[in-house]
Amino acid sequence: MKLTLTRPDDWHLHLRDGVAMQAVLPDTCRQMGRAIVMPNLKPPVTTVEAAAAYRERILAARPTGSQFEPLMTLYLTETTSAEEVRKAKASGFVHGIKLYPAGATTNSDAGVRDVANAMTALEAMAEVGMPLLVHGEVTDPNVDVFDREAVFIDTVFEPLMQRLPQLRVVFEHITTRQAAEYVAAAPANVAATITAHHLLMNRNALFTGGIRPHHYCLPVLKRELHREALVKAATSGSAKFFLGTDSAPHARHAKEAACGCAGMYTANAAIELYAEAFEQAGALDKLEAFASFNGPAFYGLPRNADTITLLKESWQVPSALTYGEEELVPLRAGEHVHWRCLP
Ligand SMILES: NC(=O)N[C@@H](CC(=O)O)C(=O)O
Ligand SMILES: [Zn+2]
Ligand SMILES: [Zn+2]
Repeated sequence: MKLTLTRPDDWHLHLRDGVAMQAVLPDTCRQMGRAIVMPNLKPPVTTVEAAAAYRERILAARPTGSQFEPLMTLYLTETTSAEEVRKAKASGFVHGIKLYPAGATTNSDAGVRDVANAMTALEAMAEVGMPLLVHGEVTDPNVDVFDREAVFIDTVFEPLMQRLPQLRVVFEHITTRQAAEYVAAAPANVAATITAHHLLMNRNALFTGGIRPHHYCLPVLKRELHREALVKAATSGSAKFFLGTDSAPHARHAKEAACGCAGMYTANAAIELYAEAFEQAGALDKLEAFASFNGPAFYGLPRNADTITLLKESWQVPSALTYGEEELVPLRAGEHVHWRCLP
């Protein structure tokens, strides 16, 4: 079986920086026309100036001949000014501003403790039509880690939408039935990205035969009923849901540790993993809109003009990839993926 799709884009990607970025970037360039590049570097990308410099480093690291276009984002802090938001809009290369609740995930310490403290920037974003990209989990350590997304909807997301109903928002890497249903029922200015790993795995994958650090990411994998709700949303044909891998590389030693980092690396097999999930759901005919149409429509960008071809053919994922001086263990390392994207 062969599948030809309009070239997809990745609407949620971590490229890191320096040698790590140079190691992972070619994987994304092979498949994706564009990617929304997350700003959680050390230090975070909080200004248009920093985003411009980061963008240049990415462009310079592209493989020869690659037309890949990085779509930059800023990291929202409690001191982000309305002026910086307007500057971002005017730049033409900043496509979103990312809300990390402080402490919620990797490099989120400089994020927002209380959304009320970021209102100046948020109001300016609503005014100029700059999308807010949200890591939607509360950080209260008293809230069960599996409930943090659902609690975020009621305590942060919905109050924000009440206050700024016209704000364009992408609920990033949704993992629960509650989030899928919330986004499906929301107005057209609210959308969501869904990762391949949350479509393919439930929380049992964290403990199959022992603890599996390479299956740990945030928001953490959830129960089967949530996975099923995500599959339903992704394959529903609704334009509110689109592809965002959240491919998040961490060196092997940082994952295989007493306190391992959150994030799965999937960029090397991104579209193939999504094809598996859509095929399992009997919905391969819905893959192209999810991967290649809905994202550009939300972000007000044209669809990619060229195509990619997928073959129904198994291949073995390498047990590790090089990651600068380190090793990177991709999802399915040493195991098989059942679709293959032609080079
Ligand atoms: N998803 C993850 O588990 N990790 C991401 C951060 C994020 O997207 O929350 C990372 O930067 O490593
Ligand atoms: Zn996140
Ligand atoms: Zn992410």
